[in-house]
Amino acid sequence: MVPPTSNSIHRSGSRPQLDLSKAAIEGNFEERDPTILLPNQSDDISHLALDIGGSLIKLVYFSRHQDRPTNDKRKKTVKERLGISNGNRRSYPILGGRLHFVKFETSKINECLDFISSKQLHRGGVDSHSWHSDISSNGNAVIKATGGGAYKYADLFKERLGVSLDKEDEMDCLVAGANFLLKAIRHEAFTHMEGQKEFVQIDQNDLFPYLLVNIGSGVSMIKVDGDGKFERVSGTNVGGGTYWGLGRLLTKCKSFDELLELSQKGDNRTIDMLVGDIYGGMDYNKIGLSASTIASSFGKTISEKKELTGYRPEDISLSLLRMISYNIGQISYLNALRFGLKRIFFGGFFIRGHAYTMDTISFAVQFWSKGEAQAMFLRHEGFLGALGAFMSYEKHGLDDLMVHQLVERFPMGAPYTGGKIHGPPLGDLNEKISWMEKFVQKGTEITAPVPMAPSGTTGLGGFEVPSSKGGILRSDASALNVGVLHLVPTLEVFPQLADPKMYEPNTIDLANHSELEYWFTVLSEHLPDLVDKAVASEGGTDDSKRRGDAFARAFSAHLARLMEEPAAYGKLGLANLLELREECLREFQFVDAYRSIKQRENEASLAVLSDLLMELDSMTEETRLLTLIEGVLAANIFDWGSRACVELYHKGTIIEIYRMSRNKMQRPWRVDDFDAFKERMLGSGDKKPRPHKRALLFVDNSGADVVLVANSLPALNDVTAMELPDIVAEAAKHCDILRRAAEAGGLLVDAMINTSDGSKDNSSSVPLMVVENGCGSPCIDLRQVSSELAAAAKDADLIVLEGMGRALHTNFNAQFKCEALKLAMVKNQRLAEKLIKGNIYDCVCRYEPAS
Ligand SMILES: CC(C)(COP(=O)(O)O)[C@@H](O)C(=O)NCCC(=O)O
Ligand SMILES: [Mn+2]
Repeated sequence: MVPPTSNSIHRSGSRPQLDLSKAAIEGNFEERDPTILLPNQSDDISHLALDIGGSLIKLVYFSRHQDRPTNDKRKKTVKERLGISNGNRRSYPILGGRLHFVKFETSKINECLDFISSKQLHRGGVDSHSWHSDISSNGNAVIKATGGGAYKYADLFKERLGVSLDKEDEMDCLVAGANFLLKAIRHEAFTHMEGQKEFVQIDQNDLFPYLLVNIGSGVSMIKVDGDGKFERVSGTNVGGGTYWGLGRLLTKCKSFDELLELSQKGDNRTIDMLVGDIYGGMDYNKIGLSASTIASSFGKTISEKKELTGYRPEDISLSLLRMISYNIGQISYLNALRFGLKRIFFGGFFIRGHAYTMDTISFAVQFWSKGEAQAMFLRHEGFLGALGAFMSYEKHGLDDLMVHQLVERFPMGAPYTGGKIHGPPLGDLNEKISWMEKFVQKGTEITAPVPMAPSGTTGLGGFEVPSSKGGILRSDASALNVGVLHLVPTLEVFPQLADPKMYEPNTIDLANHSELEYWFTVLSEHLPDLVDKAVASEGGTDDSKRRGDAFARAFSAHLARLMEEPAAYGKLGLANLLELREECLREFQFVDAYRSIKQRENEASLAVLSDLLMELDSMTEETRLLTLIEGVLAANIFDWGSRACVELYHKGTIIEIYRMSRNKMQRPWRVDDFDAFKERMLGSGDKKPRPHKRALLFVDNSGADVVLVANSLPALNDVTAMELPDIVAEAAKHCDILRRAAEAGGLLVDAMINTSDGSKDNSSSVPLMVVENGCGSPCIDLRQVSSELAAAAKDADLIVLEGMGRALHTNFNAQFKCEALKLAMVKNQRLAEKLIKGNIYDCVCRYEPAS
């Protein structure tokens, strides 16, 4: 038998996925640790598509998870109870996996071929579940490819890898790639005005029609009406090639990036004729032109007697960039107007996340449309073609993936590499750690992030002098990182959200720089303590110390990157930072940093449970309800994520701290809807309330908190769904009501319970179940929860959110279709002031009837 490996949810990229089918024990069965053969286990089954352009090769490849068989009895019982059998679930052609985006310089095509070969990406088609690369008639594997290089390098691929390239039309691929991204990825599109990036949530059902403007050497303008439905309606021969060609002649630059970099130090007023030059420094108000508007690109040079050498190459580059971007923006707008299109998405190698380019295009669209049309850009813009080629494989089943089934993760290297591969792929954790050690030291000097978009770069009218801080481009010439897309077909939208489209999990938006700075400091200062706990949880071995160190470097690098460019990984809220921290821990294989702390706290709490239950039994209904809520709030003090709390723990045992916290409880709490909740639960006067049908309790920390919906993966000292059945079984020894409920819910299937009456009659009991929520973070984004929780939630009429992470950092403003109770103690002074105008350790008991 193979020991089951925790949960089946595939949210984390760091957990090994095992195919246990046909597993067999090799050698002696009596051995303590016999060797287990997993004949069907393959590391990653990969599928690959390419876009081979003139300067970059873009790769999109997919690695699939095998679904692991589960013999978890709890899960089976819960599934039966909730009616989730395979019958009412969609059958997924894919089982979940990861979509990776990487790029190489075309001039270094050999590195790309080595990468494909070492990862065996070209052999993806030989397994029995093949849905991607076919075997051609001559026996060669076939890989989908687009871009000119698919023709140019076809022989090289055949020679080096023995694969044939199946060429896909570039325009088809661009559109398919754009459609996939816009439908499947939240915050894929953003606007960029005057240095400010803002993500736009596109409604899947209201995407078409739109104008796709692809700026390569030339420019194509494509009206997109649906999947596979598009028409090239216009274009212009003045594009990226024009900028690069003219720029090279005029400045002697050796590369496109060098020319672009030069523009960042330029001042176009020395070259362009501005409205102010004509009107003696004044605006031309009557037709709405500010003095800084360009009246004529390069116009100033006609009236001056200077030769080319008399102008700074920096200024020439900027004028040229402005001229071409502005022209493209204007023609795009005219075409949008022609077909009544409101949205224009820009992509192609010319843009590469360059702030001034995007600002200029946006200004043109905004100016000419008087704000009616919007220019938008795409985070994955460089990968449209490769993604489209990938989408052209039949039967992969990715076409109808939904936003909530994709989770984007930014692995360790993301802060430095931005999707670009440096050197050979990393084979194992050890190489990863060495890379981290080496790269962080070198990386800061080689590819330290340079801010691309200091706010207000372009100023009013979009044509002021850029005031760039950074004179150099990032090494990958892109301010945006693309992560690894985790495909988790089992994730669903929480069905009790009143309006999923309006739902925003984060209460604190870190786009605000002072917020970001504050939380950056909190998380950085907490790091040494977290590393200590993580290392101790793995026995304090040398290996764990090395991993701990690499984790700290990786997480600090992410924080530093996000400080410079808060939008680098998409829209950033506090919940994303807290989750990133847990993901980083998992990446360095810290399975559960607070394991022993949780155990200790659970034991201490269970030891006093009998007394507490007796006390509760002796109370009136009303006092009991109040005591229960007080208990939940007071117990929220068990929080190893809060600096203030961790300091408290030096001063006493957890039970002492809990008692102190209980004794200090004084109503009214800072937010206190208890009376309304009491009336709902107990009624008033003779009016008996309608009993709830199902309550979902989103439990938080280990210790004395009550239980039900719990994390799938560990995060800080939060209890997980795996741990709960044992805790419930232990608690059930002290309480018949709990025991009967747990039995009815199938929770005690394996547990040895000392029952007082031995009765098996639980027909009258309300079942108590444990479901996992699908996350591994102290916060919860209810747009992406486990299918198990989604099924349980359909019949729920009360949800109780416990703790700061789930009830304050996220979901404080969330509206539900059913009743909601949000309970937390605020263990951070700044948050208390901001959110409830109170103080640290104040409590929140917010009751909201169904909306
Ligand atoms: C990580 C947490 C959200 C966990 O709180 P919980 O949900 O357990 O109540 C919280 O500890 C937190 O916001 N900590 C950082 C703030 C601080 O140290 O003050
Ligand atoms: Mn917690």
